Amino acid sequence: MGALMSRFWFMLFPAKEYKIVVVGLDNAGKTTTLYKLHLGEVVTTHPTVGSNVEELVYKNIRFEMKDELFRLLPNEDLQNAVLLVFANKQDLKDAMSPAEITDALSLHSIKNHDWHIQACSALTGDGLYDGLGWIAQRVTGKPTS
Ligand SMILES: Nc1nc2c(ncn2[C@@H]2O[C@H](COP(=O)(O)OP(=O)(O)OP(=O)(O)O)[C@@H](O)[C@H]2O)c(=O)[nH]1
Ligand SMILES: [Mg+2]
Repeated sequence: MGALMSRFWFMLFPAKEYKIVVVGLDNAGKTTTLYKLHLGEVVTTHPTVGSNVEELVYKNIRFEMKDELFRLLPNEDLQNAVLLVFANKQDLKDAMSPAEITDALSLHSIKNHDWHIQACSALTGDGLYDGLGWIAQRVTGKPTS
């Protein structure tokens, strides 16, 4: 299975090496996603949720992730980076929709990077390869099937 994934990865991103930075709130599903995709050597960061007071957490969530994203994007190492947002946990009925997440993160205000939001479930794997396919198409300029 691992070999199959590696082959798939190579087909998506032939010859050249690309780096992926993964950021997300605690418990968002980053580790689950990476394991599901069998991706090794990916740098994962863990933003700290600033409050452990339940009702504040919900309000802070939008701010925390947006803050993290808008602090990262201007970094010169990420000048040519494309941004894929996984709207994870879509298997849960109360999950925020991609449209709600787009608004919450003000994705439309991002002008200097190509971005895309992908509904997914890291638990079932739904949408994960669609997301990677989008990255592959953007960085290689080739459409993927
Ligand atoms: N229902 C559902 N649960 C998920 C999904 N993805 C992750 N989870 C669950 O969410 C919890 C957190 O997942 P992790 O992958 O550990 O999250 P993380 O972003 O790596 O969390 P930190 O390392 O603490 O920042 C686990 O219990 C996962 O099983 C999903 O798509 N659907
Ligand atoms: Mg993790």
